[in-house]
Amino acid sequence: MTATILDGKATAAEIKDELRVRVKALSERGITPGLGTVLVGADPGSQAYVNGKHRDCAEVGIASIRRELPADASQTQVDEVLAELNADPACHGYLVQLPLPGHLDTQRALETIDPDKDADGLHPVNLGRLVLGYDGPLPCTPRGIVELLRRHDVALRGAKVAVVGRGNTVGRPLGLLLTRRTENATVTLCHTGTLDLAAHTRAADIVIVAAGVPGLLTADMITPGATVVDVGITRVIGADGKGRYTGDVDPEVTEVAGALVPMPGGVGPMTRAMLLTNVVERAERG
Ligand SMILES: Nc1nc2c(c(=O)[nH]1)N[C@@H](CN(C=O)c1ccc(C(=O)N[C@@H](CCC(=O)O)C(=O)O)cc1)CN2
Repeated sequence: MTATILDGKATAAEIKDELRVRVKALSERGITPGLGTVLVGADPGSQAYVNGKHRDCAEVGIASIRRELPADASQTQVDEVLAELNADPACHGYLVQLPLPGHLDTQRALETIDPDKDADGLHPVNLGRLVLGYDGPLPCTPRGIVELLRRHDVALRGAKVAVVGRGNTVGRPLGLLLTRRTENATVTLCHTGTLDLAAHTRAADIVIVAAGVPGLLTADMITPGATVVDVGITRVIGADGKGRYTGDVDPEVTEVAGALVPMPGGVGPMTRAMLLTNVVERAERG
């Protein structure tokens, strides 16, 4: 068996087409959605991700609001930029690009974001809303995974899902999303303390790996025909001495899985599309 590839890049492009229509409808009401980004320092990876987000904005007609601070910026300078974006009516949602330089307090920065302008959906208030089943911006990666599976007719209702990784950005909120009444999956949340990980992944119809451990999920750890989602993205140095990104799923899984969300080209583009969706939804709410 060779797994069907669930193409996140193509699906994200479809979503961007749909967003373009919604942004046009907003512009007819005199509203231009705006996404803000706060980048502290000059890390080339972070710069590239922020540039990508603003390219995405330009593609769908969302206005870009860029704030950049030097690597030695103080917490007060960061607070001032966040306060300015919280107060700016042209900014419907924004994010602080992570990681922040080590001398800054990430938790304080994230908690300073107005929860209703939290484009990443990672503010504690919004994670709390997710726990309680209230409306609010959803975390982009978990939302992107659920949306990708839905658009590719992968049934969640009644499915046994093993999520590997309990991080606050993916694993933990994903477990909450998948167990909502609208999804109704049965989730086993696995982590570094899980005994016999393979027993859990083998019992699952869908395995979602967000552990940040290259090649963690091997072919013998899944049931034939299972759907596998690779969320891992770890920078490694290859035998040629060049850096590259690798996922959490061993390439041989393709021979056993029924469907695979690959890395690259799977969850990453969907995460970016969900960021835009959170901003457009916020602008639509007024
Ligand atoms: N405030 C945030 N900071 C960070 C986030 C985030 O969601 N919010 N995530 C990462 C970086 N990131 C976005 O910021 C990001 C990482 C990877 C991708 C992506 O599309 N990856 C490609 C593969 C790698 C590549 O080609 O560069 C893929 O999966 O196809 C998008 C966004 C940390 N910081």
